[in-house]
Amino acid sequence: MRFITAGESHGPVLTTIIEGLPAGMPLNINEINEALAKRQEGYGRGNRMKIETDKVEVTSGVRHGKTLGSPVTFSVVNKDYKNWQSVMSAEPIEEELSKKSRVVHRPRPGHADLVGGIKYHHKDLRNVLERSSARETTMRVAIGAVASQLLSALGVEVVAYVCELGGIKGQVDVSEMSLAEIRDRANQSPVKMVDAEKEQQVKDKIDETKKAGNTLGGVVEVIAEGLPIGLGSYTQWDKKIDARLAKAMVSINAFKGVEFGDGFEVGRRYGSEVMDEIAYNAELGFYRLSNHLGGIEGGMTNGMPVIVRGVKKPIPTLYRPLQSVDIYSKEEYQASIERSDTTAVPAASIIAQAVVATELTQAILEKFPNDSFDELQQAVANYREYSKNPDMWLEEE
Ligand SMILES: Cc1cc2nc3c(=O)[nH]c(=O)nc-3n(C[C@H](O)[C@H](O)[C@H](O)COP(=O)(O)O)c2cc1C
Ligand SMILES: C=C(O[C@@H]1CC(C(=O)O)=C[C@@H](OP(=O)(O)O)[C@H]1O)C(=O)O
Repeated sequence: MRFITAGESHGPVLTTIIEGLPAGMPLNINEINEALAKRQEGYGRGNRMKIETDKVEVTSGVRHGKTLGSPVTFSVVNKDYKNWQSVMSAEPIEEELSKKSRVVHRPRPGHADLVGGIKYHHKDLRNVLERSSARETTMRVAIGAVASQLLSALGVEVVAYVCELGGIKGQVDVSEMSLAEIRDRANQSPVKMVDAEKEQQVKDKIDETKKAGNTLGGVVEVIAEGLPIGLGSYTQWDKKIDARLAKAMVSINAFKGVEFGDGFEVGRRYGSEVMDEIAYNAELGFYRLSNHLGGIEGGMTNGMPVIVRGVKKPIPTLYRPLQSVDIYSKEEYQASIERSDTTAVPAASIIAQAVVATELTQAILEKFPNDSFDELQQAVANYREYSKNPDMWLEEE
């Protein structure tokens, strides 16, 4: 399965084409729209989210509620486009530049503005920010919602929540909770945290930060349970599932780092405290007595839950803008103020869940035959049986 996304933040529509989904897979459009709505929620976002009500229009690849095996196309309308039509329209750039007022010419530190302008030779930095905007992640969440439906039908569930926001850490041990409990708790929380006790403290911090014209980042965690053993491969560097998941996570705007399982902490421990010892019983097959390594060994899923965390830096656009340089006058200036979020960590948890679900789905579709959904389901079921049964695995030819 592969996909491409297109669309500017204030252009008419966002689009994606997803190719390589099995035929005959039921697709619930309401569930896709629910995921899009969740991405829009979250305490600390700016006014843009009050304008948009993201909903997909399906324009190919689905008939009578099921995939056809042909490319699936989604689009989402940017309602804000009507307010930006004249800015986004084709007035000659010279005219705009002479007025300057509607041209972005004071690049924001931490955003793509300056480097994008130099690299693509754009005279108006709006041409950069329109596509570097995290508005693009709408489509990644739509794709992730399709992936989640495929995974769910194969017995794989993926959830995400915010573990830390603005330096305030949730204290609840989620390893004691079921995925359904984690999902319900995060869904109810305005900051998508599992720890209800910390919620008010986080909201207060967001309010204070907003008042001070500043912004906040945080950490999100994604957990995937029920994965078949052996997704990804040790045989080549770019096939390793941890490498692929790390790339997917860091591809989310403003994500700066990734950890698996106990994460960077493993570098401070003895080997005996980090390796997950192996056990076997007929019901479970091979399993581990712990999950310090977050369900991945040798670039492959090992059957334990995959646990991946990503860190998101604070939003670059500050209402108390940082120093910048006007690209025309070369004078020191305050960076441009675009309408902006104070924090988008809650939204980022939904996006992280989506990109992880997408990457795991791609790995499943690479491993198992999947022209039709029935074929895929049968192949995964057979392999699950095989992988937990040493007699099937080790029997003589
Ligand atoms: C959901 C979400 C919302 C964001 N909202 C804003 C925003 O309102 N203002 C802003 O300057 N950056 C925002 N960002 C971050 C920028 O998109 C990001 O910092 C920028 O594209 C530069 O990329 P980099 O931080 O990965 O280097 C947001 C990111 C995400 C994931
Ligand atoms: C539009 C979204 O997020 C946007 C991401 C973003 C950025 O610079 O990344 C800047 C802001 O855009 P605007 O200036 O239009 O308010 C955010 O609102 C979205 O998440 O759907």
